[in-house]
Amino acid sequence: MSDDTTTETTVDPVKLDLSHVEATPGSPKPTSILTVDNVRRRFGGMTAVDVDHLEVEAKAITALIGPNGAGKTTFFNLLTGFDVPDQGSWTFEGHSLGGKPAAKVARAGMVRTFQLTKALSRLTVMDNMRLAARNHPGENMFASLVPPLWRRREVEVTDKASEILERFNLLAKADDFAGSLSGGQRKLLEMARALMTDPTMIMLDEPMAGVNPALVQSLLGHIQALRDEGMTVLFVEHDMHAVRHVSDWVVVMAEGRIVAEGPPESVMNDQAVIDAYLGAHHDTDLGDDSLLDPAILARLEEEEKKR
Ligand SMILES: Nc1ncnc2c1ncn2[C@@H]1O[C@H](COP(=O)(O)OP(=O)(O)OP(=O)(O)O)[C@@H](O)[C@H]1O
Repeated sequence: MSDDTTTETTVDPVKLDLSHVEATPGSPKPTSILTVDNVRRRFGGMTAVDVDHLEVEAKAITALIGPNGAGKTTFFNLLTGFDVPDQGSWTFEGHSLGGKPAAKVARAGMVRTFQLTKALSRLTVMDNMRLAARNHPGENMFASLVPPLWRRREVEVTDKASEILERFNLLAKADDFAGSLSGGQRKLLEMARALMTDPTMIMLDEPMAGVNPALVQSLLGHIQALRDEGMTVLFVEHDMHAVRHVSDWVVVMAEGRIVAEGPPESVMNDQAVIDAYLGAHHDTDLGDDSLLDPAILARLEEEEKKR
């Protein structure tokens, strides 16, 4: 047997050591790449996001968790320019991005993934990648008007897309419709699309949702590889196993506020976190890797009986 045989192995994650960072909501980070202040978003009479202060450590994997309706997606939308806050400011790499439109945020290097829409599902995998390159800082008006320049640019984009697709084991699917991909492959494509714009920070919206458990390990490996290459990762996730396995730091939201922060091992046992999930337990899939110990589960059952 040749020694270049590749086998799928489960590698224990190497975490960044953030144990010296204070585990309290809004705690200062040694190298904050994203700093958020006083961000509020109300819908009618309801405050969906109410974040006093948050710092996200550069070149680390930060998970944003919280029960359904905690405000995670709204917060993501605000930070990436897809929604506008009632108040608040934030800086990314020292530049103010508060209230800036999505394209500008992406050009600054903060890029979020998107679930494949119906329209994107009808395009091929390669066309999805090409489309994602549109926001690239290299895309300028002048080049797009001069045929030799745009032809050269097109070759560059295709080469880059092929390279990224290969990395995510999707190159063989380049000409397939994106809609024909499996749940896990779609998630890989979402990540691959985001990489077309060379982000400094990648924001993943539920990267494990709908992914076959067999592919979860591989997806986690890709997320870790991005961090290891120096990218900052912020992701929203409900899968507690994935959060525990891959994150260097966990931020917990409940009712729009940040209620806890810390390394995954300790934050999962934080009373504020357990209470936050208990408050909304009816929708929370806690799975085998539950946040809850038997005593809390018993309490939950009691609550359920009283309903
Ligand atoms: N466009 C909107 N109009 C009115 N209410 C909204 C809107 N978007 C979000 N909300 C409300 O804001 C609150 C926060 O929602 P959000 O989707 O941000 O929570 P979440 O933490 O991402 O939840 P989930 O984990 O279920 O996705 C919810 O009560 C939601 O109903």
